[in-house]
Formats: sequence, structure tokens, C-alpha cells
Amino acid sequence: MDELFFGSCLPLAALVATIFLSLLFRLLALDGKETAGARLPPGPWNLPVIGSLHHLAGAPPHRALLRLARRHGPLMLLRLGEVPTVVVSSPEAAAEVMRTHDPVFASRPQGAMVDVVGFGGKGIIFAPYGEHWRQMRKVCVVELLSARQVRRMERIRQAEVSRLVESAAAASASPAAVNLSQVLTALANNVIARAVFGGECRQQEAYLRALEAVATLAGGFSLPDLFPSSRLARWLSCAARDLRRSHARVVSITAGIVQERMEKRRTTTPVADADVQDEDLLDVLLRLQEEGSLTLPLTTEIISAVISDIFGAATDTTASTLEWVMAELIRDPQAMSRATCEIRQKLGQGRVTITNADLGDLPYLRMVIKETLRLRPAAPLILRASQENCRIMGYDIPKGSPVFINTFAVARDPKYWDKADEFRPERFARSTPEYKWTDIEFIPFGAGRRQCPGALFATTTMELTLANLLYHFDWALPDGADPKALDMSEVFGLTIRRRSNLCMLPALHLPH
Ligand code: HEM
Repeated sequence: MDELFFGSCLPLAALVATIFLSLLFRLLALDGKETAGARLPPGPWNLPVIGSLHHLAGAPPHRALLRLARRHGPLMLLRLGEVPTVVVSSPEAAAEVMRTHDPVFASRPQGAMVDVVGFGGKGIIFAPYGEHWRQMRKVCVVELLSARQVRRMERIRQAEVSRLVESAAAASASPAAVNLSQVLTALANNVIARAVFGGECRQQEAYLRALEAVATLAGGFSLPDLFPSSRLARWLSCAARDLRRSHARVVSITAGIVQERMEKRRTTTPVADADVQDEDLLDVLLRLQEEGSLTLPLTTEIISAVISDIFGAATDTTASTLEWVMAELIRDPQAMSRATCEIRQKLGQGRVTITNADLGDLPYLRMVIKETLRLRPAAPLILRASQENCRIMGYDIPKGSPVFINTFAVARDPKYWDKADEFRPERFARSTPEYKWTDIEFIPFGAGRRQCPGALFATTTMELTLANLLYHFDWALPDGADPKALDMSEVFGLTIRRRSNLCMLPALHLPH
């Protein structure tokens, strides 16, 4: 169990020993009382104090939980520290949680770290299911991330992808490899930053750095979340302190950006229709605030929280998926060749600019993205919490239980997926070329009321980027390295990233 897991600055053994006595009696007392008479899901054996945590050692949590599910079943109860946590690992169990009982599980777990990252529920991702969440969800779906808004962002995507193509073209003239991990992260950051702030935000770099610090600290399980009743755990945890500090920086930078924009809006001529067309997402939120048309007032604090949530949800997920796509393709020359031929044949020779409108009929490219999302879901553990007592698959789930939906396990269920561990984009040939994301065995964007509202935004960016990378370049690993030996290990954080940077050599494709 590594530091990332606990986000703490003291070794695990010392911490566990220190808090052991203060928790042991309370835990033993609770175990019997709260679950009397209930038929709880099965799970692995527990140790005092740390509960089931030792079962998660040695592998990223989504993989360790899949291993446990194969032994204990699709609905498990684990005790993570002192928190009884339900883990869902099959399409059937996911359907019960995210469809049949969706409203019961439409909240996210609360906790010391989540409260900080989630702006105390004022944003959208960690907002409890209720009026505020409903309103912000509507604002996201109708105003910020609608199909119309995604189309309007075309210019931004184009500009950022062109920048990426230019830098890869420059690299192709030298022996240097392109660090795809870096450039794809920059691309995802810039697309979302320009969508939210427009083109002229001075603090963008500082903001992204502060957000990255928060994401690093918030990834994994932290002592305060594992031992919520222990003041000692809170006191000992550096992660919580560091997180609060980094988060305060995000809040202060966002407040500065919002304040500056409010000033600018006050001093410029009122909105005409043409201006509305040019609004970035911050403008949209400030316009809604000025109009005062929402049921609950849209405070500046809420605007800051929603903006940070969109950044947090959009950047690493998109970048890491693109990285994995390129890594999977380089390891599978047949798939790489098929995807590349498809796009080159479809677009013909000599195209400088490729737009999303050009990508209407590229079924294989979409299959590649879908298969990558299945094998490498950016957010493999979806967090929910039960709002009332509920029965799932014949087991009792007590009110307030955190629930992890392991989308990674769901997308590897052998009942639904043949040779589930292999990268085989063709398996998606059976479905429509549209992204419907309705099959419960394939839920990289979640399902139900809390399903990702940014799926269209993400897939549009990923398709355009990938199409450009494959149309303009042939790719290889540096120094003639064997693609099969490429390091594919993962780091578990807020998203699943590659442990090592993905560096590849682009060769500019010159049509014959
Ligand atoms: C490959 C890219 C992405 C993946 C894999 C992904 C995945 C997810 C998942 C699994 C959830 C939780 C869903 C649930 O509870 O059922 C989620 C929530 C969310 N995502 Fe995404 N996402 C991606 C990109 C984006 C983008 C680009 C945006 C915005 C521009 C976005 C905005 C959000 C928001 C606001 C939520 C919270 C929704 C709520 O709680 O009501 N995501 N995403």
C-alpha cells in the first residue's frame, strides 16, 4: 500500500499503530449494532482497524477490487478503514444501482477530503442529490455542455489540434520523440480553458497548476476519509492540510478571474445577440447570474465551484484516454493500420485542416475510442452513496453506505465480453456508430441521473485529435523499441494515468 493510496506523510504502520487503540473499541461496538438483522453483501475477511484495506495492496484499487469480486461476487461489502463500502462489479448489479434504484444512489459519498475538493457540495460533481444539484445539472446540460455549445466550441478545438499537429510536424523533422503524455494533457487543458475562460485569461497557467496540485492530493484514499470519526487521523494527515491549502489557492485564483470578468462585463456595452454567440462558459454563467432567472441564486462561489468541477472532470479524463488510445494502437499494428487507412481514405490526400464535420463516417475510429474506454476507463470507480435503506440483488444496503461502481470490472465481465482483457475494437461493430452509451455493460461515462454530461464534449475532442494524429503522421516507438514491451502500467489517482510518459516518433505522412 503506497503513499498515493493514503496521501499521508507518515508511514502507514506508524499511523495505524497510533490510531489503533483509539478506534478499536468503537469499531468492534459498531460492527454488531448497525447491521443487526440485515442481510449484508458478502466480502473478504477484515482486520481490526484497517478492515479490508490489506486486500487492496499490490495493485491499483480497480484491479484489486476486480480480483476480489471474482472471489466474493458482483456485490461486495468491504470495510475501508472504518467505512463499510459497497462495491458493484457486474452489469446486473450496476443496472440495479444505476437504473432500478437510481434516485436512491444519486448522491456521492461525503467526507473530509471530498468536502474540500467538492467545494462543500456547491459545485456539481459532489453536490448532494437535491435542488441545488438539479439546478446545476440543468445549467450544465442545457447551457454549458449542450450539443449546440459543443458545436460552438469547434473553432477552439480546431485551433488547439492544429497547434498539436504543427508541433508534431516540427518534431518529425528532428530525431526527437514527441512526449504525447505532455502534449495531449496540454491540448485537453487548453481546449477546456479556452472554452471556459475564452482566449485571454492571464491566470490560466497558475490556475491549471493549482488544480493539478489538488488532483494529485485528492487521488486515492486518505486517512481522514478512511477514519472519519478519528480526530487523530485528521490531525496526522498532511494530505488533508495540503489539500486545503492547494484548494484555497484554486478558490482564490478562480475568484480573481471571475471578479475580473465581472468588472469587464460591467464596463462594456450590454449584450447583443452577436455577443451571446461568442460567449465562453464563464460568460454564460455570469449572464445567468445577472438575469436572476434561476430558482436558487447563482452566487459567485457557486460559479467558481462549477468552473473548477468542469476543469477537474474534463482535462485528465480526456488526456489520459487519448494517451491510452495511442498506446493501444502502437501495440496493435493491425488496428493502427486500419484506423489510419480509414481516415486517409475517407478524407483523401492533401488535407491541411480536418473538422469534426469531416468525421461523420469513421466507424473504426469510434470503435477504437470505445474499446479504449472499455479497457482503460478514465474513471474506473464511480462514487455514489445510498440515501436510504435499499435491497440490491437480495442484499440489504444500509442508508448512507458509500458505493463504488467498478466500471472496469463491469466492462470485463466474461458473460458480456469475449476475451475481455484484449484490445479488440471490432467487438463494437455490432453497435451503432453513434455514441449512445446506453448499454449497462459499457459505462465509462456512468449511467442514470448522474451520468457524465460532458460525454459529447469529450468524444468530439478525442475524435478530432485522433483523426489528425493518424491522418498526418505514421507513428513508431523511439529506438526501434518493441511495441509489445511498452510499459502499460497505471497510476491510480482521480483518473487512471499511465505510469510512464508515452513518447513516440511521428513521421509526416506524405501522400504518394
Ligand atoms: C473521456 C472523458 C470523460 C470520462 C471517461 C468521464 C467520465 C465520467 C464519469 C464516470 C462520471 C460519473 C458518472 C456517474 O456518476 O454515473 C462523470 C461525471 C461528470 N463529468 Fe465526465 N467524463 C469525461 C469527460 C468529461 C468532460 C469533457 C466534461 C465537461 C466538459 C465532464 C463533466 C462531468 C461532470 C460535470 C460530471 C458530474 C455529473 C454529476 O454529478 O451530475 N466530463 N464523468
